[in-house]
Amino acid sequence: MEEDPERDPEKDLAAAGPPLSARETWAVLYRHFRPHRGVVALGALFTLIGAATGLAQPVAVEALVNRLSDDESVTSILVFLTCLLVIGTAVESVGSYILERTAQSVVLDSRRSLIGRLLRLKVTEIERVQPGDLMSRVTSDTTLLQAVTTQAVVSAFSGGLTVVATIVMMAFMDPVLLGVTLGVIVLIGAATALVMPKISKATRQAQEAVGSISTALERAFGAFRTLKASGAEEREVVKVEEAAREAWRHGVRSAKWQAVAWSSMGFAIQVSFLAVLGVGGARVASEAISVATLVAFLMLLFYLIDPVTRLVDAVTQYQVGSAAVARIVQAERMETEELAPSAERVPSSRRPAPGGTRPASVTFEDVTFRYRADLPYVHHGVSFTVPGPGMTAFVGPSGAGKTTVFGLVERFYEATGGRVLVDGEDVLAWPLADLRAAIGYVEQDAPVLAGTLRENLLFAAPDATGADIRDVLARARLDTLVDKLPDGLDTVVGHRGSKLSGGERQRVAIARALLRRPRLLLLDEATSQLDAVNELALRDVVAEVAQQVTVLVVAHRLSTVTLADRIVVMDAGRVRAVGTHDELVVADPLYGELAATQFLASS
Ligand SMILES: Nc1ncnc2c1ncn2[C@@H]1O[C@H](COP(=O)(O)OP(=O)(O)OP(=O)(O)O)[C@@H](O)[C@H]1O
Repeated sequence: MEEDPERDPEKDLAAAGPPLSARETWAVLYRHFRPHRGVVALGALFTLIGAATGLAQPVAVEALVNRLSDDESVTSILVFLTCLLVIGTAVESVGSYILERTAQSVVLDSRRSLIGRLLRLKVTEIERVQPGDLMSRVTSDTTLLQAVTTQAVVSAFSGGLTVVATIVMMAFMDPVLLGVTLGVIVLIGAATALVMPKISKATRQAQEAVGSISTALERAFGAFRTLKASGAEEREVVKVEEAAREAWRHGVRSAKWQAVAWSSMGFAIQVSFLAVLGVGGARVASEAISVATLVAFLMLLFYLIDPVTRLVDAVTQYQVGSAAVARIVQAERMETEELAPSAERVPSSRRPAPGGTRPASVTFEDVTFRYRADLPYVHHGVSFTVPGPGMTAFVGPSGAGKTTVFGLVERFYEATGGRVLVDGEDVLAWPLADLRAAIGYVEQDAPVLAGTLRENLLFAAPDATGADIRDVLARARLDTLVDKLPDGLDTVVGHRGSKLSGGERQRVAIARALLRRPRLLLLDEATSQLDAVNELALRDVVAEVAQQVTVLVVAHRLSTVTLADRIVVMDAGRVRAVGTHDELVVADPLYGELAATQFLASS
């Protein structure tokens, strides 16, 4: 859990950890395959039975032709052939269905495990990567696992088995010709093996480019109105297209190397055909072997084409799969948070808040903090104590470190030095789920999620009752708005709540935080101006809540600070002064200036 201060968080995901060794890649692929090995074996068996019925058909046809020429009845053979055909097709399609279904299950398993980890990532981890690229690992890279963990295993197994059986038969016929055959195949096979890593590399680069497409699109959709207002459509289209072209380039390169691998193995068989013909001819001439042996040997060589093709297919699939595995493992290696399982199982709104319903206290003891080892300190020994209930406002110039206080209380980040205490206990000692269950957090830009108003309210307390919802709606002065809407609580609010006004979004965020029944409310006031009615409504809501709950507000408005029981003035990562508005206006010049300029300007 301890963060290594010397770690370089700038490193991007592609450089996270050493690249996978061939053994690790095997191990990961086997981990995905293992739970399904029984079903894959069944699928393989069905496929083999299907193929065997196919082989029986020529025998039946031969018998049919014989009977025809002898003027005998062919009805029974026709019925037998039809049955063979139907059974063969049915068994083969069931086998192929089982394998495809298992392939889908492999994708589902790897997606589930990735999704489970990604949504539990530490905030610091998500800040150093591109979410779009992470999304493409869940959606696109996982699909590349399907062939390698199912069809390729069957191909490798059945192909390998047939090759071994054919080679044994060849050894019995003529070891010299076998030596010639293997010599040619091994030579060309070794050359082919050299191109295999190129398939893996090109596939990985293609997948990285697919990640870049997602990243570029996510960036554009995340600020869609700004994109339009800035007239940046064309420029962004060019960027996304460039990523798409990059994916195409690498995809084509992978296809090229796959074609080389395939054709060179076909070439190897053809060359060994000629070599066997030459050497075999000489051996027939010297009477070392009979013509019949040479013909039979050439036929076996011909039969080798199919299993060798299957083996090459399995190896190329392995290269594609290993590229995907490398990217999936990178995402799996990112650090996640440990949420206590006991707390997770109990619905948050029904879970007794740790410490009951009494308001929480917050203490900072000489806290130092920097976001990354290569960045300057943001907190240089911050100390203050906030007993509950009541409202404490944090004020100070932009960048003073006010929002960072909230990040440390929520334990999105861990203090570099000193201690952050909630209820007298170090936040590092709190079970994380319990700590967060005790806190309601309203971010500065009041994020509202796509979906309905009801979904947004229930986001932090999924088991809240209708009465609970009505109560917080009234407290957040949202009840009249909801009554006006034709769909009421089921009104869809748009992407990031774009169909609501800024003030409504803030009140929805407050209502959501209150529904969680927090003992500590962290409210990062929006810097944007609100109209007088909205501002008063918000002020009253917060004042009411502060009667029972500890409320910490990063304040940008005079109306908020005048209401606060205590004001903490921060400047450049330090606490300058603590007091009430009236005290500080007289005692602290910075506060006096803020009150006269920033706050008054916003009031
Ligand atoms: N996630 C982050 N990674 C790196 N630096 C950050 C991060 N968040 C904030 N900072 C930096 O830390 C400093 C303090 O930021 P913070 O958000 O705490 O300031 P603030 O006092 O709340 O400012 P404002 O009133 O403008 O919201 C700023 O210089 C900011 O650039």
